[in-house]
Amino acid sequence: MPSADLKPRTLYDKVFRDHVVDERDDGTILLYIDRHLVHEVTSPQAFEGLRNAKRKVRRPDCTLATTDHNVPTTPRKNFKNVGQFVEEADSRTQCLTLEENVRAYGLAYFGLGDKRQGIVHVIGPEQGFTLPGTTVVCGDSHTSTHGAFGALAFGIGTSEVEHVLATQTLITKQDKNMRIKVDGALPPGVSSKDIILHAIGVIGTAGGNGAVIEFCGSAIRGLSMEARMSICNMSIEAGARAGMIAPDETTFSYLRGRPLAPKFDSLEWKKAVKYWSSLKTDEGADFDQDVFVDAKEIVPTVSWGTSPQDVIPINGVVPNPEDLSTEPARDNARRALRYMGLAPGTPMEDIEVDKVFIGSCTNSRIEDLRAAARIVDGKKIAPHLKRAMVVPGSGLVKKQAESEGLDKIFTDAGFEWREAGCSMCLGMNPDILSPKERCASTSNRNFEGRQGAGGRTHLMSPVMAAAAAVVGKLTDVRKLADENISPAKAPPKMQLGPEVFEIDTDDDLERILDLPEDREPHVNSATTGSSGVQPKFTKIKGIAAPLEWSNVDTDAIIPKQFLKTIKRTGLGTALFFSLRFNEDGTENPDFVLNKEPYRHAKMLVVTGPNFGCGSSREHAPWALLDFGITCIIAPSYADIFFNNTFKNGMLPLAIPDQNTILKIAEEAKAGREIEVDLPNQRINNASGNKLADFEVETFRKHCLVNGLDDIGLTMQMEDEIRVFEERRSIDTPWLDGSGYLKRANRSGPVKVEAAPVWKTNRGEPLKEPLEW
Ligand SMILES: CC(C)[C@H](C(=O)O)[C@@H](O)C(=O)O
Ligand code: SF4
Repeated sequence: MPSADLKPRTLYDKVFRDHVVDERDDGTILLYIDRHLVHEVTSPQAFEGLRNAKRKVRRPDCTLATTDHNVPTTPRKNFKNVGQFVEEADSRTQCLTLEENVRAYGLAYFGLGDKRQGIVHVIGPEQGFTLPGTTVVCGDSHTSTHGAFGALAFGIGTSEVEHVLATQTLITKQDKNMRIKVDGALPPGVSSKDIILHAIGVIGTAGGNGAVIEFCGSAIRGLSMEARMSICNMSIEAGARAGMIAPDETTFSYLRGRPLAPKFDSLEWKKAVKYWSSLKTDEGADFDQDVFVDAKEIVPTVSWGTSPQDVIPINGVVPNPEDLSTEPARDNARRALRYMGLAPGTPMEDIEVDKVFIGSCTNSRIEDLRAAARIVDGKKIAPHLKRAMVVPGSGLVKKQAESEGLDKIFTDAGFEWREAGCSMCLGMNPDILSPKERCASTSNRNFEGRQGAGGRTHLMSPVMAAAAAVVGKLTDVRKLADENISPAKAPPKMQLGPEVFEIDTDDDLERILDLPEDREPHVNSATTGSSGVQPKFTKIKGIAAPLEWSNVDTDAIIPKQFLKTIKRTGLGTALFFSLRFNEDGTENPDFVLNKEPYRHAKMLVVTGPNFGCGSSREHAPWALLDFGITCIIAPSYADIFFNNTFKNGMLPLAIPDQNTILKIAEEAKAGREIEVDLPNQRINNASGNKLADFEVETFRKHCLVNGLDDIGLTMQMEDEIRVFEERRSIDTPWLDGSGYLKRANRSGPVKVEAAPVWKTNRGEPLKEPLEW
């Protein structure tokens, strides 16, 4: 509950401070997590770690799981079980592993046979699992979506998933405050997707690094909940830890009647609304960064390159790299245009597309589908299109759309109408682009190879993707439509038909727990959990590979096809896969890691900022580690990647000074060894002479140098966590899992032996208790 602190506070400050379980002198915080969403890709290794350490899930009633990334989007009429239905072996294993884990740990789960199954960031809000003022995490970068409710929601890596499963807390720090204010009326044809694409174009993909963005202003207030979700969803593409919007009447009205929200008009509901209403930034609160956007100046926006910051109004032309001010920026843009097969100066509206994808956690909700359907209604997709698909975000969205006849509008126009899942957003299932195919996509990432190796993605809003499907080229939707296209308009009060909420029945409960029995366990006992072996990090000396790029994304560090593993090990060959290997499997001799002496590099020196941006996949540090790289030196990092490396005993060093990083890169380019001395916080050249000093957080250094297991450390805080939970049950009783969340746990947690309280991350017991 809000404290009586007199200093004006931001929305983020309030939600963050309300979840502090404990705080160390250096600002390291143990943060309580109210809501944990789980999916099949980033959880297998976390459950395995839990199992290896004989730990249980602390709060099954605050945990909700679904399967979304790997699932086929083909008809499920004949669905019997995952074992039969998912054809691709690794995808199947990952889905089955999740089923085994939810069963073993007694977690609520929406599997493929459940009409509530869907993309994790669609189902959370839909069920009322996401609530204002909560902390929400998931092993997925687009957890930022849930910030639309005034929740503090952010993506975490697999080690942190394990940490939350075991302790319901995370070790973290408070971030900076950033405000993006969007005032004014949005012109027709401009939607919330255009707002966020435009904003990322303004601040860049590293613009929000180290900050939580609050979106505010009259244009944001005027948006529906679903439109707000699209904005917060992509705050991760702006480099921010999270995006937030203060809850208001639109939020409360959306939550009415949702199965896991407090019962409408009950005493609990009234108490909740009172608390939720206090969640707004106080007059005079300080923001570290302030950005202003004039809504009336936003035009339908599309991406032209391979980063979400490469955006341009649809009536613009492909930019000329030579107009950019620095050589690294010119180089990045040249590379992006080569990949995209585009020439500078080409009008965006002249660009022909091969495929259209309407879906993803950004734009697959009912309003998105309604808006797109209004554009295609009565029309046909362009004859040359190879494929146009609509993939609803959840089974319930699909059902609602069908009840409104939207499926018919789409199929009459020539679209495929699919089942719910992530689908072509990243193509972990069979829905992918072929090399050089160009796609108009409502998803959120246009990284190289994101939708299929060699595939070319243009990001845009649902109405723009619908217009591209009809015309066969990138198209200004305003030319196609009348005043009816106002995707930004506030919605009717209740956004989904009431029948979709009537799902909290015993039958549903049976289905949650009724998982197929006829299969072998897929848990690979040979792998190590985070509680397993990690060497201590003190000093290393070795060859450093230079990489003169900016915004190196985790899709580039390890492409999606390697995320299907349920292990942490053996990913070294997958590292920078599409850059290291040609299509025929031969090595690309030009890539640095294929050259001597860099084949044996122990470090990476990256000259551009924002290394590790994009997805939360911990597979990225696992791949680096398996290759032999334990230290990265770069000007800056994306937050989740930065965290993930520490959890694996690796050291990411931030050297923001450009001259210093170039000096270090010179050593790397000359093939000379570099020494990183963590205890003394120094980078030396091969002869031991200082190249630079570096900063590192005290707590993280302490853990690395001593090889500590931070779950073990947190478990020493049992009393503090329990006291926090007791207070939470009194102050915000609606946060203790209700409905099927509570009952899903009836099988109880797995029987485990008493957990060893302290150990090093080598698994050795410690003799003395450690200070947390
Ligand atoms: C698989 C998961 C780790 C990843 C993410 O974190 O974003 C995925 O959802 C993505 O969009 O790339
Ligand atoms: S970004 Fe795409 S792959 Fe990632 S969660 Fe959203 S829909 Fe799924």
